[in-house]
Amino acid sequence: MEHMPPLPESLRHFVDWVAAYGMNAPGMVLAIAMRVPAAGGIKPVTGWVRSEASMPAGFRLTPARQAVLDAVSEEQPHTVTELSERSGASAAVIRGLAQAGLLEERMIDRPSVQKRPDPDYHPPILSPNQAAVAEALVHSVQAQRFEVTLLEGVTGSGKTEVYFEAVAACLREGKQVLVLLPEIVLTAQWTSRFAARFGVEPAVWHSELGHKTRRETWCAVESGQTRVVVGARSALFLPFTDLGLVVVDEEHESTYKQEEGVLYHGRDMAIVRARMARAAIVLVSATPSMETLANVEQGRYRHEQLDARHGGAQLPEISLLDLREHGPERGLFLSPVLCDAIEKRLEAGEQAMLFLNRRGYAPLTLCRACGHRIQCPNCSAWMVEHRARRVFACHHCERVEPLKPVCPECGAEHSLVPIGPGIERIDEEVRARFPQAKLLSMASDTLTSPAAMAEAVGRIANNDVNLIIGTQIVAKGWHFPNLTLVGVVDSDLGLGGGDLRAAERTMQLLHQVAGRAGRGEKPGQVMLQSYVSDHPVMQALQHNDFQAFMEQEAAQRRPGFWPPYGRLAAVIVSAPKESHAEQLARHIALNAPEGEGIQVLGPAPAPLALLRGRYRFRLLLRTRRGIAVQPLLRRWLGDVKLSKEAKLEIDIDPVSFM
Ligand SMILES: Nc1ncnc2c1ncn2[C@@H]1O[C@H](COP(=O)(O)OP(=O)(O)OP(=O)(O)O)[C@@H](O)[C@H]1O
Ligand SMILES: [Zn+2]
Repeated sequence: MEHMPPLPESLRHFVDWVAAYGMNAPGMVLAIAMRVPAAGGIKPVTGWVRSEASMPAGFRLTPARQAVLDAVSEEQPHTVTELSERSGASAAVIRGLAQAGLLEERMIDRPSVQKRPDPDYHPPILSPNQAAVAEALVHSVQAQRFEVTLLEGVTGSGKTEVYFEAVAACLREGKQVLVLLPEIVLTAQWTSRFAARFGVEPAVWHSELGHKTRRETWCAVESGQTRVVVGARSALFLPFTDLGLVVVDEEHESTYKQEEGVLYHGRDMAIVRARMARAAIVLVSATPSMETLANVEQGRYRHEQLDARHGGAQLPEISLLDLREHGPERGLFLSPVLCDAIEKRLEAGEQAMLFLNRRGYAPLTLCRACGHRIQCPNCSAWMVEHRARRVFACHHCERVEPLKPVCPECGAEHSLVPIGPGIERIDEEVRARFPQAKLLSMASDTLTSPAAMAEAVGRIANNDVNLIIGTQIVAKGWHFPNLTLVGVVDSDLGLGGGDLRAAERTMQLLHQVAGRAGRGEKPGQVMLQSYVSDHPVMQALQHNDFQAFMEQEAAQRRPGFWPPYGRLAAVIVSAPKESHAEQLARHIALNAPEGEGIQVLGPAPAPLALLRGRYRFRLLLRTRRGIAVQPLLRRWLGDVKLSKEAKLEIDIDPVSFM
């Protein structure tokens, strides 16, 4: 049988906690932590050393046994095969010695996995503000206890550089570091920055890794050999034994929430993980979440701030382009004002970027003859035309259909027209308008691997491209010194649908994308195309007044006990038949918990009323902050009888309200 090491106790506690908090099945959470050892077995990485036990009474020291004891080391573990080669004894003899307690099993360090990062390899010269903040973080690490710090700093202020000092401090303490990033495609740029600072690459952890790498990394973390891991949220389930620091970069990102299978919020669970390990944790953002700001306000988190861009770079100038006044020509999406600005940048040898958070060519296809809209039969969503791939695709399930020559409803020819733009359509417009530009399109469905992303980033850094078109992937922490203009094609896109955090999220995303402009010596400019330029989000962006905006948001959420001033749990009921789902939801609502500070909203059809062939109804439990929702939910839903087809999902602290 293959040997499998027990999970470290701290990891087992963490698994239990994630299961209990999120009301997830414990087995499913455990499966995340066990996926690697269970799948591959890890026999090759354990070996044997001489134990401290003395010879048991009556144990006969045969020459073969003696040979093994001579061959075995007290420190460096050897596998059975190796020992057998060195001593000439059989595997049975070696096992006999192990059974007698004379050999002890140990993990074998794999020097190939990771050389140790050197905290003194190439430290930066910090500005006084950076140095003061770095020192505070270093103290927090040296205190060797649980403490949360929000590291807030404008885009390009050197937050990464500064938290690297906390990483260095943790390395000097001889402890392990975990850094979480919101998207795996960001790891390539991050690891090379890390290597420049610490002399070696860190270990990387995400779902795209090959099996062998996963296994080696898992073992190297468990044995303590690996000091620094950078990865996606699932890295929280690695078997760290001596964690001293956790960093959550871009802590406000909603991608930290896992929305399928085991539901958990990577940032929140990182805090739990750090608390269990008595480790310091740093949450990093230019636009912190309302949740984190509330914790700062209540004195639970420390707050450190970097208030200027590094090296004298200025924050970009942000202007609103009101499309009611400066609208594009019919059938186009870029205002002439924006086009002129792009032209100037290209002529000056600088780079410009267009941002539109929508994949594909057009989000809706309409028949001009009968008004039919091409819709997904499994979801309440339109099919999105992807012209390059020549398909309609549903962005909510896997369904793809070939493009249609005639309207599927009325049979009219040449009557289907695309409505609205996706980035492929902007790409087309830009090609026609700027035929001389060196274009690069970046979307999460075309750049899927960190390697592909690294290649694209390299082309931008080398100035092989001068006009970049991208979805939210381009908004992230990139540093392109020659990029001086950012144009947002549709700033209003995220405000529709109106969920709790629509305004907050739009603000964060647009601030982040704006922050890509003017990071080098040349000043940057940002143009936001909008039909609602007087909206508070647009005003806050234009005046760079994030704080006032968040205070306003807080004032709106506080009285109704909306998060973070109250708590939410969503209950989603679904079934293949609409009437079944609805009946069940109504039945559940009858027994809804009541009491001071407790309220249940719904049931109502979900905004995505049909998803993957299932009809969905939502209920929302809202409570005051001090009330634990899990016991309420357990009492409420514990004995609901579900038919085979019906499903009930619980989403604690929901991020998506779809
Ligand atoms: N003290 C320093 N010495 C040298 N270079 C620095 C220093 N501080 C920052 N930089 C450089 O300035 C650039 C911006 O820094 P960094 O990426 O750390 O900022 P950030 O605050 O994380 O930005 P964002 O929030 O936009 O991702 C990087 O190229 C970084 O190497
Ligand atoms: Zn679908």
